Amino acid sequence: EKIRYDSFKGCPISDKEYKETIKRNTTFWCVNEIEPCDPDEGRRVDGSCNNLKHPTRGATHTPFYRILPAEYDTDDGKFEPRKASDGGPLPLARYLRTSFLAEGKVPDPVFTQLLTHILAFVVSDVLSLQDTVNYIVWRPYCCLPKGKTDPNCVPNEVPVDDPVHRFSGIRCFNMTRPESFQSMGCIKNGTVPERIISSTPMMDLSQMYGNLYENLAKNGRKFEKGLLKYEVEDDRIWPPSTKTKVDLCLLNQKPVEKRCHATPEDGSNTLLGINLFSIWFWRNHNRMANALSELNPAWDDEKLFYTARDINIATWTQIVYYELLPLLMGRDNLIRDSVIMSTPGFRDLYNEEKLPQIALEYPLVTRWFHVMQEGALKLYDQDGYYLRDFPIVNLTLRTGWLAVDDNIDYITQGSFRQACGKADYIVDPDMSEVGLGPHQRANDVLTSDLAKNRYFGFKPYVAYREWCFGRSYDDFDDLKEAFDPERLELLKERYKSVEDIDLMAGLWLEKHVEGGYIPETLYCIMSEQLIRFVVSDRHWYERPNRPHAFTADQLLEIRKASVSRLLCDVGDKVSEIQPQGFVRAGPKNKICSCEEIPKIDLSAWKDSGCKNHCHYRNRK
Ligand code: HEM
Repeated sequence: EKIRYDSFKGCPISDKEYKETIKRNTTFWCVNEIEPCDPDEGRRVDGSCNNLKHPTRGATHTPFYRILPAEYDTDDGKFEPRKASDGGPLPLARYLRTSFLAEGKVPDPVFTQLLTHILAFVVSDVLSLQDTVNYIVWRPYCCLPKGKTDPNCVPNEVPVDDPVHRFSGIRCFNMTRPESFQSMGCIKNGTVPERIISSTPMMDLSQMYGNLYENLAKNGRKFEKGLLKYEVEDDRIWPPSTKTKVDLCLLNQKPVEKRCHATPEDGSNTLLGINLFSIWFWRNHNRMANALSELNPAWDDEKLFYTARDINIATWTQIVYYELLPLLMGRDNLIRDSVIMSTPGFRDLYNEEKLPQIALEYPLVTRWFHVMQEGALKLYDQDGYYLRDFPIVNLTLRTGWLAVDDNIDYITQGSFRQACGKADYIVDPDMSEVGLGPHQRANDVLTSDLAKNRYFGFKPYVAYREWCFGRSYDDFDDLKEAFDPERLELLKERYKSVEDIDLMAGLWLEKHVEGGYIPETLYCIMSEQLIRFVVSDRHWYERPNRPHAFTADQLLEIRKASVSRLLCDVGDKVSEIQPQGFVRAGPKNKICSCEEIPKIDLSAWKDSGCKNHCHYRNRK
């Protein structure tokens, strides 16, 4: 018998309350229906029962927490962006973006494009699409007269002397307010907006396995030998595809480009980086299910499926925590702050008092990586010869392009041969003037980043810096430690007081953390979340005493995971790659045969004791 919970409060509701949500048509967003928890069960697909005391925390629609309390302008009873300290409005978001970030293309000397691809996939594990779909599909009209009458419309004004649009006549970029428990009808208006999304707030590959059992059963599981459904086209393995006339791949150039993934979540069809990693981890699941089934012929579909998923999630988390983040944030910094360990054995930091939740600040600050996004996707052949460029912004919601003309082969080769954009004060013009390609006439992703910062009601940059570094910043001079003199000068020119500086603007101009490549306050807010993932997740892969925990030998195998190995195993036509796939090839990181890249040995999963009782405890 399922139990129904209020998704916001996390407590059970009565039949009467449930019926009211049906009447209001708000059940999907406002109610979680879950089976009672079983403490010995593995990680649930819907994220429920991760915390046994609060069964729906960790499930879809878990509310966010805030690192610092909200700060809005509530003068007229609404929750609008805070005012500047002199009582006037803050400078326009587009004006600040064009002032602080120049446009251009500077290749990063260190990192490859795989780095930005995987970062987009990392955040897609804990986010959902509706806030973007809202303004490109449901409310494309915010800059038109109709937009003035829709309170969800909050478009961005483009100044008349804008460096680009003084010539075009475009005076407005479309944007909508973030969806909230209030806008979905779960809680009353008139309270601080509480952001709502539909992914599980944990590192669990929910962007590919989905957030609901129904969707996984319909579009994911083959219910045979632990496999995910798949299709073979031109000798390549793909996730299943849509069979309907209308789908989310709005930019597929039909009839040539047909493929659109019908995976448990639609997110796999969005940004190119998310799409690629969804395909790779999809294939990786089946690669492991096949190997496990050979090793353990007695295992049933259920045991094979959930073991392959568990290894896939662990491989994923290992690559992010021990390969990607140390490069970006500094390995010693992360060890010092207990985000990672210096030894390969188990670790158990689980604390059931910490709920599996995302800090509202986390998805906002990680938008900073938009400055590292290179607009030109460079295609290479298998021998490393450069072929041509393609604008990456034209590939959002366009899975079909990957499946024609061997494009996926050339993109895969390019992903580890091409540099990403440099982490500097320069943004690729495709990101800052085009954004989602033909989905919109013109837009600036970074202007939206700053504007959304305000609609989430974040306190000023200095409040976060104070939280991170334990000292106060009362005037611009106090900020000398955080900014180079010319950046500080820019801030002084654009903001009247240090209290006015927006969090996002501070990140754009701030000095980078010692030993790493990202701004200091971004490091601080990201590590808060990264530790939260470890501490609040009962099923964290490094724990020795979680249900179905790895043995010590199995964990040592997981430690061998790397992005280069992933590409060797499941990338299209990858037979050579540099050992560190996120780092550009060079004398210390030479392209070599895949044979030389360490492999996970799945024989550690050979189960000698399993003859009849081979069941894995998880729901079907
Ligand atoms: C081709 C590359 C990319 C494009 C075209 C793109 C575009 C966008 C757009 C249009 C939004 C929605 C803005 C809004 O809320 O109004 C967004 C949000 C976001 N992007 Fe990107 N992006 C790209 C790459 C990346 C990368 C590499 C990262 C790395 C972390 C990233 C992280 C994020 C995050 C965290 C959000 C916030 C999503 C949310 O809170 O719902 N993006 N991006």
